[in-house]
Amino acid sequence: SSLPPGHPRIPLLGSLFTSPPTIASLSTILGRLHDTHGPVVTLWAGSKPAIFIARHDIAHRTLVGMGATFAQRPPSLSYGVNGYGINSAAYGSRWAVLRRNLSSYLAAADTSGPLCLSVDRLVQSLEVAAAKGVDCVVVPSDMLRHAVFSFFTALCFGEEDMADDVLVHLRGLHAEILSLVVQLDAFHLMPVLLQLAYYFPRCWKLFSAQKKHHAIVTGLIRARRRWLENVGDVGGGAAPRCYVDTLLRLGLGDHEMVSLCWEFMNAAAKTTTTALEWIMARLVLHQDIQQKLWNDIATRSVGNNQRTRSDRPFVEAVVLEALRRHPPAHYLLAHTTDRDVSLDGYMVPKGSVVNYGVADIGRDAALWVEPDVFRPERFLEGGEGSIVHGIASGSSGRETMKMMPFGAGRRACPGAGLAMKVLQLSVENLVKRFEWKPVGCVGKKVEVDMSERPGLVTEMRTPLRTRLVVRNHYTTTQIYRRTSVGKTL
Ligand code: HEM
Repeated sequence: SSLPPGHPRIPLLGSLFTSPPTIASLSTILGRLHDTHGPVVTLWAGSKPAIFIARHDIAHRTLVGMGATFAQRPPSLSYGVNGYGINSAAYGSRWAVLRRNLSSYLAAADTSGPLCLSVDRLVQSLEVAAAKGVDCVVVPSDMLRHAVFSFFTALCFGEEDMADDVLVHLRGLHAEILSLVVQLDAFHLMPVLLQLAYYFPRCWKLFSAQKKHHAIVTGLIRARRRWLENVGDVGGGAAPRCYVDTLLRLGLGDHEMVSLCWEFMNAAAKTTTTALEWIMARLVLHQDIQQKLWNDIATRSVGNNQRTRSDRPFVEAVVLEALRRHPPAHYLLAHTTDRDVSLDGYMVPKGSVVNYGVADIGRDAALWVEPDVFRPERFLEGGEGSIVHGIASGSSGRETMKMMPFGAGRRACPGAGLAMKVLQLSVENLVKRFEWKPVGCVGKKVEVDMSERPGLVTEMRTPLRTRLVVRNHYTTTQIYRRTSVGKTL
């Protein structure tokens, strides 16, 4: 059998030869290919085929049904900050040890303290910004970003009170490094020639930013090691209190630990902040949904058990609907196979890049009624998404894979559970504290620019602007104590 149909290629350059090669151009080309040829198509990265799958049942069959075969990652040429991460590790024993380490740390970690602290600070900074803003108008993006980043910093390095300048410096370095790497490289779609041409002029800047990042992170790791020595716990008798504690126990080298900390922060912070901004934008746009959420929160916090609808809190349905409609990652990280696989009459050759259209699957009109409409009720009892949980693990059925914002199968995001908790708790508390009002209205119609800026993470093209009206029912400390999600953290 032959390769799935696809785009013509130029020898050595492949089929993505726009300059600079961007994810926006990838999405446009893939959109056209899927329209013409169906859900499985081929692009070329130099001389290597890259197969893109945009249908949930085929995604399920490959990622879950043939889990081990499709859990491989293509070998990476990148030895930078990402060189020793879990995501770039070959599917094998090193990957298994590191992934188990992260998953068990996340499962056991006491996240409620640092999470409450960062939500508390976020609420306070929004209150200050609203008080200063003309007519209480704020652009919350940077405050959301800072709060989420500081929460994950606390989980990673064990420093709940990291000095603001260190935090800002670290955030800045993350942003700088990300702006210098070629995004298509993460999908293994850059032929070597293009990579060289693209990286050569910026390699010095990249090297210098990575060196600064290395220095700051090794400093934090050393501080943590000293702290453990002082409390006499170098051997690891007590439960680890942060991700770095677990890395020190594994006896890893400096480069490995820095790389794993980079991955932890990088994989967690931007995705989660982006999801949070999309959710809040939706709540501004749909005032009726925000009101319904507020009612649900109020009913639940007074302990009313006489519920007539699903036991799933409405906030969870809101988060799931936002992840379906606006998944931060429109594609997975690149997968590959360890053997030739025959798929619906086509051949997926061993070693080819394989990836999945996450956004296409979540917006598939064959799976979802009016997929473009934002309707959290789909995830309540009896709704078309009621059995979907956002995370499709190895044993889950095809139906639960009607969306896959966190991937699926063996490489599925190990931080999905934590991300869901962070999102739910943050949204719940932001709505408890403020009414999120629109700034622009045309007639009676609320206007919020919901267009996308394609990238490794698809953010809002125009950062959200909103008018924040403080609700006077709760003080900030009451907020967490009474939250329904908070209790489970
Ligand atoms: C809304 C937030 C998040 C989204 C949408 C998200 C999404 C994803 C996606 C799509 C993948 C690729 C799966 C694949 O290639 O098959 C992934 C992988 C990964 N994510 Fe997340 N993620 C989020 C939060 C987090 C958090 C909080 C952490 C850690 C604390 C994390 C750590 C990772 C790691 C380590 C991998 C690589 C897994 C592997 O290769 O085995 N992510 N994530």
